[in-house]
Amino acid sequence: MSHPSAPDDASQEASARLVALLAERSARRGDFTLASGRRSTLYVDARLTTMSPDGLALIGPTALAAIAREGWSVDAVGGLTLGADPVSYAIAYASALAGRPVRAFTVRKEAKQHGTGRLIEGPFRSGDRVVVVEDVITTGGSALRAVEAIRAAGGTVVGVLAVVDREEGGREAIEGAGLPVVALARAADIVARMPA
Ligand SMILES: O=P(O)(O)OC[C@H]1O[C@H](OP(=O)(O)OP(=O)(O)O)[C@H](O)[C@@H]1O
Ligand SMILES: O=C(O)c1cc(=O)[nH]c(=O)[nH]1
Repeated sequence: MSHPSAPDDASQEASARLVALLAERSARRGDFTLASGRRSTLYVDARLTTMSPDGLALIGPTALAAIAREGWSVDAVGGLTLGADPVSYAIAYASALAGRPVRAFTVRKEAKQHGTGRLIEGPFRSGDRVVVVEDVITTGGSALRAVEAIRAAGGTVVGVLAVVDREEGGREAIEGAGLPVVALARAADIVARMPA
């Protein structure tokens, strides 16, 4: 197994900018029901960051650098729609600019009922080495659902990359399933930067 290298100054600066964007745009206090059915007073609407121009421009290269630091050799990235999608596409775009292309794909929540009938959309290929992408990990259930779909379609999952780890057991669940996890930001750091 490869050992991750330490982030350099540029990566640390990119991470700090990402945390600041997420704190400013995405983090909310209130009463929320989460995908798992859990309740929370914190919600990180990562889409408000991941779908914004500066968010996309920051997340693509930052995630690509994190994948390289982990030593993951990867053909394609993708995860469960919809939160994963802008993150996966930003990584693919950044990879093209960096001259080491990584394809992106989307795992649907249900297979399409017409047309191709696909569960996985985009240029995923059986035999691909894949990093599963998430915008937010809470229980890890959505990431593991994507893992299952990718394996069933002949992919090999090498790890999971999330923009935000809420640090509520999701990392442990995914690692317990035998997969390493890397997160670009932790909920605690985002909360610490939330405007008063
Ligand atoms: O780790 P988990 O407990 O699975 O929770 C995290 C998931 O919850 C959200 O998806 P959600 O299904 O709410 O919505 P989306 O369709 O907007 O991605 C988020 O995008 C993650 O995929
Ligand atoms: O667990 C979730 O559903 C969840 C939590 C969160 O902070 N943000 C989000 O988009 N989903």
